[in-house]
Amino acid sequence: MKREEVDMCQIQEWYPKFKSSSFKTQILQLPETFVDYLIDDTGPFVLPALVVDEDALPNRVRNPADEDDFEVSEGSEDDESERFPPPAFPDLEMKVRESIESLGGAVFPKLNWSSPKDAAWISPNGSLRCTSFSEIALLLHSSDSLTHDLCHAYDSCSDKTASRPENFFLALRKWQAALRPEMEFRCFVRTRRLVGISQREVTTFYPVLLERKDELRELMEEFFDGRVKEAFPSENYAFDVYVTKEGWVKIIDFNTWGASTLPLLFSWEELEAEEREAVEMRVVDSRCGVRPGLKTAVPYDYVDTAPGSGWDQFMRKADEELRRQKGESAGA
Ligand SMILES: Nc1ncnc2c1ncn2[C@@H]1O[C@H](COP(=O)(O)OP(=O)(O)OP(=O)(O)O)[C@@H](O)[C@H]1O
Repeated sequence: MKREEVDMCQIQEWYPKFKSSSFKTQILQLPETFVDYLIDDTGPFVLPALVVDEDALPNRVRNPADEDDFEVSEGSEDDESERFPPPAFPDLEMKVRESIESLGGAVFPKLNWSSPKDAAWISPNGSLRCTSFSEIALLLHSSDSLTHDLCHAYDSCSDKTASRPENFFLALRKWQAALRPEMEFRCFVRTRRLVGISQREVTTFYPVLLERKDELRELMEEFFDGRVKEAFPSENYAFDVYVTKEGWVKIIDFNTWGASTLPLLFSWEELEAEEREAVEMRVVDSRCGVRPGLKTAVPYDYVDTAPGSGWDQFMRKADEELRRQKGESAGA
């Protein structure tokens, strides 16, 4: 895969083109100091100090040194915060607050490619719904999924020259309270042709999908032909969509072909197989057909057992070790 193909899947790249067919989003460039804060895992975790005055005009910034809240009393539990004073990002904090407000008060945060989905458990509401800068900082800082964006985005590129993009962005997406998981799909595009569509949430059987399969496939094919095919610059990629009650198709995300993208109810071999006549749509078609754990952000290594996968390599090593131990005890 070329770096260019990975870059095209960054939200700050695709969103401006697909704005009218996606969830309303504001994109903020992150200062490098905040990127360093996200990457840094030395010392205890500290939330950023909030410096934007709650009650003041939007551009009033509080000086932490003037505030009682920031005073450190001697010999108290604040010893830690004396050694690790909370960082402050006043400009970013202010922009985040303004964006949240303009998006209706609640947002879904993500970086260039990924959301902190593995960290949802840490937030008070158990989801990625954020209403403040602190909640966003907590989720971003706690997420392992984001390590991919921050340090490994180009690992599968044949022309990798850097481990990270030049700039990182924070995308704040208007929170969608009523998304129905059965109406999310992943569409696979090979040489600019839509070759497969899979139910996104593969841990559940939804009878409605069996009933509406043909109608939904047609909706997504039409959307791809009219809206995506010519507009998205890659040849091979996957994109996730949501079908609304009214039958509108909304883009959630673009993903690379292969690498860290899950093929869900397909395998990459199947998707890469010879030319298909029609777009194949797969849904879980019975209670017995559900796939375990894919939605719970289990690393792909846990579910991919194909030859050469991490699991396969682990099993080989375990097997070798068992044989070695047996050999040793037989020889003893
Ligand atoms: N604006 C939103 N409001 C509420 N939920 C959302 C919103 N955007 C996305 N989601 C939910 O979060 C899930 C993950 O979103 P998204 O694909 O943007 O993140 P990601 O980290 O790139 O995930 P993946 O790697 O699995 O594609 C979506 O499938 C959807 O269920």
